[in-house]
Amino acid sequence: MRVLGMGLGGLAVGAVLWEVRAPPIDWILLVFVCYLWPHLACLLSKFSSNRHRTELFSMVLDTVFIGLGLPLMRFNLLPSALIVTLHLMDRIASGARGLRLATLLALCAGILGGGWLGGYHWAPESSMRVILACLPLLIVHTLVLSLTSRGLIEKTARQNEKLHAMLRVDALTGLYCRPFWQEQAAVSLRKFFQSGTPSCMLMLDIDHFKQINDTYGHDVGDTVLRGLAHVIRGSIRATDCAGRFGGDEFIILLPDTCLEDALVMAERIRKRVATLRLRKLPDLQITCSVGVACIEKHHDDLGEWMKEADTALYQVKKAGRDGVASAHVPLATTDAAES
Ligand SMILES: Nc1nc2c(ncn2[C@@H]2O[C@H](COP(=O)(O)OP(=O)(O)OP(=O)(O)O)[C@@H](O)[C@H]2O)c(=O)[nH]1
Repeated sequence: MRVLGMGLGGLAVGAVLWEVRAPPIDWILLVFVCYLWPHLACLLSKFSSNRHRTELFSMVLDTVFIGLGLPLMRFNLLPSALIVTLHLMDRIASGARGLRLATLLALCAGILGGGWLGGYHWAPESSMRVILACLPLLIVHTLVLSLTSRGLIEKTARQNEKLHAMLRVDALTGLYCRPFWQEQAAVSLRKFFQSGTPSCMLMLDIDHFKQINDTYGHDVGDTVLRGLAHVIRGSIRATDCAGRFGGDEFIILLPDTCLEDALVMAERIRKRVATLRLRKLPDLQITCSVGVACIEKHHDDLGEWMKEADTALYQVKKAGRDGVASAHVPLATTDAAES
């Protein structure tokens, strides 16, 4: 941006210097500031041990050079106003902190230096030649700034999306986290009270998970959690929403599903979990308990609905685990119940 801005600015300044028949020293200054300094600043920054400080120094020097050019151009109105405005825009956009006062002081120092070099003359009128020489800077700078802003906006949007996805998903299992799951469940609850559409939830807990952790270590425990999430993902429909509520507790929302179908789904998951085997520990038997609850009119809120699923889960745990139950169908079709 410095190479481009200074380079195009040089055209505008050069047009004024040509018209005022500036002495050679002014032209030498113009070539140094507009066509050598930007590359020098790049090199300084590249080989600096503290790039941030070097860049701040170069930014202040940029401003001094701009101030220097104003008296040399006899304060020609269009290029002076354009160059100072675009320079300040760049400063603001760079977001560099603590540069406001330094920029002001550097600009004043530059104007004093320019006056000392060539004296102060006042000739603000801009000829057509000067106006034309200002156009490339005006057009290119504005377009480049717009493109840069668009790039930044797109990058921020992508990062926000990633952040939202990360906040929604449990890092270990890839299932949804509690807040997102609760949002989806609240939608199902509203639908039930608006149109009577039934929905169910399955609350699922691994049996004796603490023992698995204590016996084989947390890494094996994590593998079991991932395995269970895999089974759940492979068992539910695209419209269902499976989440991990922390620890070894999973919860699955089944929208537009009646209790009968939910019990079948719960039983299918329970059976698949029972066949889950870890490659390193093929003898490790993993089982889970599932509590099922359908939304009912007496559920005032999500908490009430979840409480019912939790109570059903507790029943299964109390009855010996590895089973499925709901408030209306205690210990339905489990192997334990069948035997
Ligand atoms: N490996 C692993 N363990 C976890 C994680 N989060 C919680 N735990 C452990 O999960 C265990 C939860 O055990 P509980 O649900 O309280 O009890 P349980 O042994 O499953 O017993 P029941 O549920 O009654 O069958 C605790 O030992 C926690 O330390 C995790 O992210 N990874």
